[in-house]
Amino acid sequence: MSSSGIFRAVIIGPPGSGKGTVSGRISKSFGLKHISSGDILRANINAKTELGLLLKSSIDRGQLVPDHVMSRLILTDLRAIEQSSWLLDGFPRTVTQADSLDQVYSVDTVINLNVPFHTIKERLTSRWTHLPSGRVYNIDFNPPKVPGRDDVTGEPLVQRDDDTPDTVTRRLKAYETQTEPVLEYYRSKGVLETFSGTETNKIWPHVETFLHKKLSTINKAKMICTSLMTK
Ligand SMILES: Nc1nc2c(ncn2[C@@H]2O[C@H](COP(=O)(O)OP(=O)(O)O)[C@@H](O)[C@H]2O)c(=O)[nH]1
Ligand SMILES: Nc1ncnc2c1ncn2[C@@H]1O[C@H](COP(=O)(O)OP(=O)(O)O)[C@@H](O)[C@H]1O
Repeated sequence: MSSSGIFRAVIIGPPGSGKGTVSGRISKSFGLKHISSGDILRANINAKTELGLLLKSSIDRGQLVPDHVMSRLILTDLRAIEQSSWLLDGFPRTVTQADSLDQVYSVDTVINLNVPFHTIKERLTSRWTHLPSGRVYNIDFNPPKVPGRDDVTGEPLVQRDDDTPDTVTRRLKAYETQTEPVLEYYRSKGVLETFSGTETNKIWPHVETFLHKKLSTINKAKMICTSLMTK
């Protein structure tokens, strides 16, 4: 944990485990800046940037974007918010990405959402997304106030091209082979906190309590540092 009081967290879990949903609650309750790798990629696809056009077909097939592309994209964004506390969602997804992050920043906490695969499959086919903000809805769990429209802007919601049953199966496989080793990476550093369950509303209070404790420790450290420096 840094003496500057900056808090750096990662949220990790299989596709559909609720990372976006929980990240929204964390940034609202604790003010961490939310950086979502998937939102950044979809913004590029939507804006038809060179990168977006290049990556769309492999993302739609459920394949991971190459490590060097992803690391450069995220580390550039992090440099722009160096003085803020942040929460990374969807990155790192491989041990190579975790290593490239570790070379620049040390992560204080990794929140691991451990949700069974059979729970996830049902969720993703009924996920609706507001692309500009990354806000997510679900027909059963958190439907929008007006069907097909974002609650905040009233803009249209879309279903992601990679949320089809076949692609979800491929993404879960990619998670098992490429991302699960990242859990071990952070466990061995002593920063992994696992939250297990099948419902976000039951998992969330545990995440909230954990972060309250963690952040109050950081704030105390910051106060001690400040008072030492002013002596
Ligand atoms: N039924 C149900 N759906 C949920 C729950 N938590 C999140 N969702 C929905 O499941 C989908 C995947 O959640 P999301 O936060 O996007 O997961 P991510 O892929 O890990 O970022 C979205 O449509 C959410 O609205 C839950 O506890 N129950
Ligand atoms: N860190 C990453 N490394 C490689 N590919 C990524 C990364 N983050 C996102 N992607 C690509 O974007 C897709 C969507 O990611 P994301 O929005 O995080 O969705 P989910 O958590 O639902 O799988 C992934 O399936 C993958 O193709």
